[in-house]
Amino acid sequence: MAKESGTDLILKLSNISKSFDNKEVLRKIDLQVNKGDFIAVVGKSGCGKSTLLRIIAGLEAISSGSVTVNGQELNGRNKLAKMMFQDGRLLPWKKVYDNVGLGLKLDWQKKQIPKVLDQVGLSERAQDWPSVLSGGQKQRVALARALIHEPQLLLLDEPLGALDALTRIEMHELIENLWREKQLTAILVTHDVEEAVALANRVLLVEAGEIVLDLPIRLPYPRQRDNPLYSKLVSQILNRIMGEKRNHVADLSLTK
Ligand SMILES: Nc1ncnc2c1ncn2[C@@H]1O[C@H](COP(=O)(O)OP(=O)(O)OP(=O)(O)O)[C@@H](O)[C@H]1O
Repeated sequence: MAKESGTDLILKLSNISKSFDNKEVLRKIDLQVNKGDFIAVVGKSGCGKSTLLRIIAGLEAISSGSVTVNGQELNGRNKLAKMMFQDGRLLPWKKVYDNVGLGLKLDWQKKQIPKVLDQVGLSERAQDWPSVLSGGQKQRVALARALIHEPQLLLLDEPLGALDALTRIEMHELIENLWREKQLTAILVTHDVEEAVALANRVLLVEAGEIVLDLPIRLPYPRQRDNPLYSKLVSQILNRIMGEKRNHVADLSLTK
């Protein structure tokens, strides 16, 4: 788990703003991410969550401010990061094995494909086409495709948004286990506050382009959904999103 000192800092956003066509969609964002953090970013549709993630991935330029990765100014793609999207982005004309191996040039990397498929529970499906997989299996392939590159930073843009509730819970367990085993740092954008509290050690709430809450979740892993604190955190974050007046972060820090 991340320490709270600056020594484990992997990512730092300092006073960043982003505008599209003169419309400011992110403003004055300061964020420090430590190695081992699992951060969930929640907020209403259009508040700027995905733009923030794309900036961290180096896929979107900032209008002002600075982004540093391990102390170095980010310039272009973030080489520590791999991103996983809601639609999985599998190539339908390539089998599972080849989707995972997409873009790999080196033999030792290709040799890791069976191991990574095993880690996501898809050893038996290596020679299947994406079209015969369930939604959850497709997202496991997408996860394997990110993990094969051994990223330090896993960026998850609403990756489970299209899955049914039970499959989502299975995927939460998988992602949490992999995060722990591989000592990843993860940033998850989600509409689902339950998912945020199930996985994250910090939940950020974005409102109209600003981080208005950075809430530590100090519940032990694996998270127990029947823990009263769990439900209380979920409903309080939801209330905050829906506009209930809560003026101080400390109001929500139930697990301190
Ligand atoms: N490439 C772009 N060009 C112009 N405007 C953009 C672009 N990308 C995002 N925006 C705008 O920036 C704002 C934030 O978009 P963003 O996708 O980051 O929000 P979000 O919180 O992820 O939304 P959702 O939850 O619906 O995915 C929106 O008003 C959106 O229309």
